[in-house]
Amino acid sequence: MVLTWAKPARSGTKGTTYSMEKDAKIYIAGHRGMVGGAILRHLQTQGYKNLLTRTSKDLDLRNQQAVADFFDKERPAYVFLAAAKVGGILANNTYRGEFLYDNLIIEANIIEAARRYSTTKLMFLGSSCIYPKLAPQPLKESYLLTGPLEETNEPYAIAKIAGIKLCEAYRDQYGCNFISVMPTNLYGKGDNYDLQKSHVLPALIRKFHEAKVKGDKEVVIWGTGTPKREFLYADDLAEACVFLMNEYDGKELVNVGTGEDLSIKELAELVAKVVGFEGALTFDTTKPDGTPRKLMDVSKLHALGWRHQVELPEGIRLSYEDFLQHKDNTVKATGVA
Ligand SMILES: NC(=O)C1=CN([C@@H]2O[C@H](COP(=O)(O)OP(=O)(O)OC[C@H]3O[C@@H](n4cnc5c(N)ncnc54)[C@H](OP(=O)(O)O)[C@@H]3O)[C@@H](O)[C@H]2O)C=CC1
Ligand SMILES: C[C@H]1O[C@H](OP(=O)(O)OP(=O)(O)OC[C@H]2O[C@@H](n3cnc4c(=O)[nH]c(N)nc43)[C@H](O)[C@@H]2O)[C@@H](O)[C@@H](O)C1=O
Repeated sequence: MVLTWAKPARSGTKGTTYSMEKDAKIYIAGHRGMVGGAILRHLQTQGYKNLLTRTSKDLDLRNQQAVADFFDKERPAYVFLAAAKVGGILANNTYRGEFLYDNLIIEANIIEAARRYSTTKLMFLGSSCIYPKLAPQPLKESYLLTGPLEETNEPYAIAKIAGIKLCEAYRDQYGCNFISVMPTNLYGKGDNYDLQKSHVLPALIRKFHEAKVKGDKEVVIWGTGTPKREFLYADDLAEACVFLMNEYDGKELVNVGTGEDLSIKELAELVAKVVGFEGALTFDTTKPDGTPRKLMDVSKLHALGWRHQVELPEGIRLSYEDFLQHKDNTVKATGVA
């Protein structure tokens, strides 16, 4: 396989950075998911020709031997690790064992196979929940492991921290160019609209849409509405991932977000406006709030040369359009009427 010397690295261990060749074999793990799907689409539009995908049915990434055999046969040069057990606050808190086990074993199997079968570069996707619950804001990359985690998603966060540390340790011990990026809360095309398992933004789109159609007078929002969250459109994240894969070779993780946040109440008002729901919002305070705030410090990402493009109102509009187009499939897939 040919490695091309690209532009001088802005950050890296060897003083150089590798750009992905347009015909290089690139494996997108989790390509049917919201993020993997967005990465696949972005790579296609950028002219990458040799894209490798497998569904979980064809390749269960929890199976170490199957993952090793796949890497042995296919020898991908680049890997985007976007396969994971993913969900909102309730799913994280309910399926604690699965969120820890599945995520640990998926990332360990892929990272080890990438090392063993000489993958040139791998990107691991973590999450902003790796930072301590009460860390100072905005969250700098250096705040990792400086305090206790938020309880509802501690198992998922521990698995994600293990993935980061595996990339770092493999870089130290074996010289692997494995990088980690930490996306903030995401939303966009192909999101999960199952009200028990989804994140807040797709849940609100669905709740407001269904209330509008049924003529309901109110919609119930979980928690107090006071926690603050930052949201990045998944297509923007995909662009950032491809950018960082081509430009960044550092050991330290990189935050990916917008650097702007709002309260859940403000978010609910915004989604209600886009969807056209005019009733009242009520707050179910028996449901958990989770972390009070997790605003990303994106100065490192901005210094590298990338900034988000899709602002929240526009992203919600695009997501609602996608929901309307696919809602019949979504209802079937999630089993929620
Ligand atoms: N959504 C968000 O708000 C955020 C997501 N992230 C991270 O981004 C990444 C992608 O998340 P997102 O796209 O939202 O998640 P999705 O749930 O939309 O997609 C996850 C994908 O992982 C695959 N997968 C899960 N388990 C297995 C398995 N055992 N074997 C093979 N494939 C498996 C699924 O494949 P299949 O469809 O074939 O079953 C699915 O397509 C994850 O690492 C997540 O932690 C980080 C921050 C926020
Ligand atoms: C990306 C990130 O996502 C998860 O963390 P989270 O940000 O807390 O997740 P969330 O989107 O589910 O909730 C955000 C806030 O919104 C409130 N909220 C209101 N009403 C609904 C509602 O209807 N559904 C949901 N899910 N939340 C609601 C909810 O109570 C909370 O205060 C991690 O577990 C982990 O997976 C992770 O890394």
